[in-house]
Amino acid sequence: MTANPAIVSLQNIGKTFHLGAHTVRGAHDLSFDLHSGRTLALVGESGSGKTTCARIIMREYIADEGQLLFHGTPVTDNTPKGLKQYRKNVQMIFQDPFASLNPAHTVDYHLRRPLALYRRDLKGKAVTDEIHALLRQVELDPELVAPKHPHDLSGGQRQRINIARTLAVGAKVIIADEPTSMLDVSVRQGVLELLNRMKRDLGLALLYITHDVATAHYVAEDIMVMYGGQILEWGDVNAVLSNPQHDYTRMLLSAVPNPEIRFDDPQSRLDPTAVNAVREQAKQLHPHVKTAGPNHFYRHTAA
Ligand SMILES: Nc1ncnc2c1ncn2[C@@H]1O[C@H](COP(=O)(O)OP(=O)(O)OP(=O)(O)O)[C@@H](O)[C@H]1O
Repeated sequence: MTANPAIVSLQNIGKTFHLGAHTVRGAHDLSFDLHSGRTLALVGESGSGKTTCARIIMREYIADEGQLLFHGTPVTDNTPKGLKQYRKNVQMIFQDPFASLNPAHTVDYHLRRPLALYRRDLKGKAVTDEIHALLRQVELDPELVAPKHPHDLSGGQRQRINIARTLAVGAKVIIADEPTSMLDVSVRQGVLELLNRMKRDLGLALLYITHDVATAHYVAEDIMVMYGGQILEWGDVNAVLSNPQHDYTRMLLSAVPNPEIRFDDPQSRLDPTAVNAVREQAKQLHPHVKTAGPNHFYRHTAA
């Protein structure tokens, strides 16, 4: 019995891609939960399977194995109506804040659309009031920002509009795929702080996807380290980062000059040479990682 049951759960999820004669396991035996008011960081280098995992949760990919559950019930309705109902609750924020906004339309339009689709109870002035409330929620001045087009906004402001759109829909779960990696270092902290505040104030469940292990402890309570489509290590973020048990996690951390360095410090970026070294060492240590058994995993249990 838990006081905070999972909103979204993955149970033994697997997804294999077929590329001609080759197969790639994008996800293998993934099991984890997303809880209200908590952030789970999904960390791994490029190609580890993070986006595959996000797409399975968004139901853009259908898993070959395992089950996706929403409030404990298997999600099986793949009709447009079923998908719309699911995506009212589960939304995604993408890496590129510009690509997800239509340059021809104003901020007001971008927020009016989801309200028209998902908040049909709102009419007339109540819609404008809601748009202004959403903009205030993401710490933007409604009078100034609502009439603007995406190109009039900074990267950080655009990402805040994308966050406001997920709130307009009424999402309970947000999948944030590298939400700050294309932003100036100077505005990253503000966007992550906003996500943290929304998680606390609105009880959102967040999956924070990043290749940058140094930012994970800033936003997440829990962390999973992924490699080759599998979870290699997971648990409390401080426990994992301060006492990593898996060789791969250790190597990822050793590629960061100092895990205590703030994420907005350029020194916290992974050194590409070190990352290459990590990858090569991991391949040697775990040559069969794609079919690895339980001995290859480590789970930090609560103290
Ligand atoms: N649609 C697809 N078709 C074929 N292979 C795919 C597809 N999507 C992902 N893959 C493969 O699955 C593996 C995991 O890819 P994925 O994009 O999930 O990794 P990632 O950790 O998100 O990487 P990145 O950080 O670069 O986005 C990779 O080997 C990738 O080539």
